[in-house]
Amino acid sequence: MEVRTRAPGKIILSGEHAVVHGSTAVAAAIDLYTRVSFRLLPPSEGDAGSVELELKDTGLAFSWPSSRLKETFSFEAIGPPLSPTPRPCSPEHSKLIASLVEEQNIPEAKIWLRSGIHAFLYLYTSIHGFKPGKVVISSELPLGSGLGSSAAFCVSLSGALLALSDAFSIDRQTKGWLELELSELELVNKWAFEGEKIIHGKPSGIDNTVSTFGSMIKFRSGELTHIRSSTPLRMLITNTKVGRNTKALVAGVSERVLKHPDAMAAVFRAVDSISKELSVIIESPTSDDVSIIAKEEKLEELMEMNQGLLQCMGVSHASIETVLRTTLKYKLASKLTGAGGGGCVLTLLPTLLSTKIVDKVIAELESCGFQCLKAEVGGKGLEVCFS
Ligand SMILES: Nc1ncnc2c1ncn2[C@@H]1O[C@H](COP(=O)(O)OP(=O)(O)OP(=O)(O)O)[C@@H](O)[C@H]1O
Ligand SMILES: C[C@@](O)(CCO)CC(=O)[O-]
Ligand SMILES: [Mg+2]
Repeated sequence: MEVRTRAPGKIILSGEHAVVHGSTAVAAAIDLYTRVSFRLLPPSEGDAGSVELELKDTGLAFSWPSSRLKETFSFEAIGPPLSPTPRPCSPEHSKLIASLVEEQNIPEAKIWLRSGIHAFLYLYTSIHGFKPGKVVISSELPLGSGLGSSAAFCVSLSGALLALSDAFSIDRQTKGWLELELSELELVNKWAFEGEKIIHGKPSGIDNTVSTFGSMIKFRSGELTHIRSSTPLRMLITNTKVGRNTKALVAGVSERVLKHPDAMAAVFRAVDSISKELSVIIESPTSDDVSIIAKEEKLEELMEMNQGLLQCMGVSHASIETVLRTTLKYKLASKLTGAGGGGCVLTLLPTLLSTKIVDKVIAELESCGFQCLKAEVGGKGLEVCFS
């Protein structure tokens, strides 16, 4: 039996980084997905088989003989491999996984894949032990660009692994895409969070939560509230194509907190107020064009204020500033989304903005070498399909 899953990427409308330090943030799923297919392989005679991972986006494939995994994760070193409840990867376990990743000779230019492979091995061996199996992963998201590729990776992977485990009492004969029960989604989200810890270092959990549950959420200290926009929000996403790494950016903000605790606490408080106000405005009813324009103007102002505070945190970048300047020429407000340092920028496209202007902004941004994406905001979370 094979299971397929898909989990969405996300945009953060306000509150990235500050959310790691306890502030409120607002995020929404987007209709760009990471997809996983997974099947357990029958061991052949005289051979315990292997755990195989194919990463389609990079054209790379990896394989670990089950016997090698068994020998590496001795019970004495890390305890029993199968864990019914999500648990953090201990330093000993992490060291052993690092040695297995090291053996794979990842090309130097793709060394950033290491954390993803590490998270894969952790999730696989925790949920299925050394059982031979094959996992194939592909994504429509740009990787490492602020659209939550790491979370979509961990959610779609955890969902697929759990769907073929005893942890789910799901009817595997049902055809087509299924949405899971709340308790199953919660379990996937917990495992995905453990994976995110390996990739982000100190994640808030907002990215895996919005990828698991979908829609638009307000998130603070692990707690989510679903919110619904009274009017559709149109966002332009510009990928600066400047590579960056969320773990390093999150660590950089924490260093700034150590150096300037009072100033940074004030910045985080301001972000908290912005996110709370933003969520109220998003949900506020609109009756006509005048009220829609007023609502969008307030959202634009809050996005600009949040961007200013992200600059204070040291996570903007020259490429992001270029996008901000370019969109401002058309009186459009933008902010970075995700961890910053390059990656993606969000621009609110007001409801009454003409297609002609949108096309002009996109043309100008693309002439700078950036890539523009239009995505539906607030859609579905994790889905599962058996075949
Ligand atoms: N489809 C994929 N194939 C292989 N590795 C992936 C894939 N998606 C994510 N990853 C892993 O996640 C890492 C990128 O995660 P990172 O958190 O830095 O960026 P992001 O999640 O795209 O952005 P942000 O966290 O700001 O939203 C990659 O370096 C890789 O290890
Ligand atoms: C930068 C950050 O706030 C969001 C990354 O999408 C990190 C996190 O919350 O885990
Ligand atoms: Mg990430």
